[in-house]
Amino acid sequence: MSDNSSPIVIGIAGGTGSGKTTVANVILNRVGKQRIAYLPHDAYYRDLHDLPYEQRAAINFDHPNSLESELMTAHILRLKQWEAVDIPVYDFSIHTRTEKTIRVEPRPVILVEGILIFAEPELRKLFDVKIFVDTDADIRFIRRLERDITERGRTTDMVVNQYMATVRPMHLEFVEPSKRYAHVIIPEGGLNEVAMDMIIARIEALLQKMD
Ligand SMILES: Nc1ncnc2c1ncn2[C@@H]1O[C@H](COP(=O)(O)OP(=O)(O)O)[C@@H](O)[C@H]1O
Ligand SMILES: Nc1ccn([C@@H]2O[C@H](COP(=O)(O)O)[C@@H](O)[C@H]2O)c(=O)n1
Repeated sequence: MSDNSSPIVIGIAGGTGSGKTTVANVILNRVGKQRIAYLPHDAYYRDLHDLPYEQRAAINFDHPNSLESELMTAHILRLKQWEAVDIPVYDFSIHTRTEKTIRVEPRPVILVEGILIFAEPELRKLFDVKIFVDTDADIRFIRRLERDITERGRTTDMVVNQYMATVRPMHLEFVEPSKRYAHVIIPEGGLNEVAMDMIIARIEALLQKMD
């Protein structure tokens, strides 16, 4: 838990395509980007540039071990000490990190997003507010199919095969059970105005306690 002088840490989890980024964007816009340090867990997929493309493509990216969560944990702890961090930049089309990093400055709110952030005990214990975006699997799959083809350089076959081989089983094993750790479960994600109003009010109240 944060004390009155350290930033508030908010986690947004939920399955692939559930609407996590949409919820994060509502918070960023309504609370104000200038008050938020934003960390997507996706940025912390392990650097696999030493492996050939075919081997990288075969990795189970829905297992907790595919992410360098220990680096994210270290970054959150530094942001809580009001220190800036340089986060990796990941390229989904080639399944590895780029050589670039992005500087994230410390802010009163640290906003963390990812499918597995509540499945990792070391990460989970850092959150003051835990939000789980709950969306039916069929809707999530359709969204993912569209997104992976338009934004992540995938074919329909690649998306379907990956979904059946790893995305779905890992969702059932790790993501769905992590819902039990959430303070709030939001159906409809960022378009659920009632839930978003309540979350924003909570964040504003926590920020006022810091002033
Ligand atoms: N409540 C919603 N209703 C309809 N479409 C939505 C909703 N929430 C998100 N989307 C759309 O679904 C897609 C995936 O949403 P996104 O927030 O990127 O999910 P995630 O970050 O969980 O993978 C995006 O195209 C987004 O615009
Ligand atoms: N090289 C990679 C790395 C990750 N993925 C998939 O990303 C999904 C998580 O991101 P969301 O934005 O959908 O939450 C996860 O389900 C991984 O399968 C990938 O396809 N390739």
